[in-house]
Amino acid sequence: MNPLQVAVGVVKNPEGKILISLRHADLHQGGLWEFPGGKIEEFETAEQALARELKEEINITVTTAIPLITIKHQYPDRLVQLNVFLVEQFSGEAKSLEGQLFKWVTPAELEHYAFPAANRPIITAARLPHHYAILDDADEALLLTNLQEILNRGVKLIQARLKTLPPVSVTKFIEQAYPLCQQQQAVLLMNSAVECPAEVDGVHLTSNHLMALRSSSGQALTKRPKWLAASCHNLEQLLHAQNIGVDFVVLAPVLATQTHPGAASLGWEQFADLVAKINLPVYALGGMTESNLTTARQSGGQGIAAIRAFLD
Ligand SMILES: Nc1nc2c([nH]c(=O)n2[C@@H]2O[C@H](COP(=O)(O)OP(=O)(O)OP(=O)(O)O)[C@@H](O)[C@H]2O)c(=O)[nH]1
Ligand SMILES: [Mg+2]
Repeated sequence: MNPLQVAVGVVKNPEGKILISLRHADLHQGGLWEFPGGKIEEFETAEQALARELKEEINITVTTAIPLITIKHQYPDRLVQLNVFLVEQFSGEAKSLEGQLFKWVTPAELEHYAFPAANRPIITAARLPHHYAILDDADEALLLTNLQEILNRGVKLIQARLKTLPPVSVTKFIEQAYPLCQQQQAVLLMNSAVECPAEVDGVHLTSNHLMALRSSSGQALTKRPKWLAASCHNLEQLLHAQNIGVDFVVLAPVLATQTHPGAASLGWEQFADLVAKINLPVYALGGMTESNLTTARQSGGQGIAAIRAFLD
């Protein structure tokens, strides 16, 4: 059966707050909070439907809408495809035109509202930035300098991938690094291959560790970290990540990289095909520079992940 096609807007104002509205009790998934939007009519593109629905429902005129995430979800009574856009440029003042209650909330506050089941990955995508920096220990002496540089550039999501550092040095580094990240409201994840007793914001699973985990309630994952991410290279790993409740993934290698020059890369077409098959925010990794961000997002990705791009 073909899914019901829906256009949905994550409308963000200049203060970074997001508009949510309460679905009328008598509607499908009624009484829950939603992002404004509605069904795509015949002969309409998703962008046209989004512009029409936001005007009809909340009086907002869309200037620019960028794809955020696409969700396919089976409710007991219907299959929906939510084509979600991030709308940061718009005109007009939000007004309830259909009598529904609406609110502007911070991305972190989204957690406190009850949304339809399909919306979980939308909320994650709305909270996540478009850049994911991977801090590696190729040059141990530069670790703290590199972290400072990444933070100075405004990156808010960082993975410490300290695979060769001895455990005592990892602990010592994290004791310095984590407060710096917190000061800048940056989220710090630890690669699962790194032994580190220090508490950070979450874990980034290697693809091997990902595949070894059975489920988010399984024995292997007794205490779920605040953020759980994973590295994936193919559809099997992506689907497993989704099934065990990972928050977001990186998919690699999208382009040829300096570190693995001969390795086969996915290319943007395959990246887009794979992203379309899962309901998770996906960062493109492998040969990324800032100039690839637009393509990554147009291909359905959350953004770009890189080791070097934020240091050059
Ligand atoms: N607008 C919107 N719809 C969502 C969200 N999450 C979600 O599962 N849906 C589902 O998407 C479908 C279409 O949404 P809708 O009811 O807004 O459609 P519409 O504005 O065209 O409504 P209408 O039928 O009253 O004209 C519904 O089945 C709804 O449950 C969301 O965050 N926003
Ligand atoms: Mg609607």
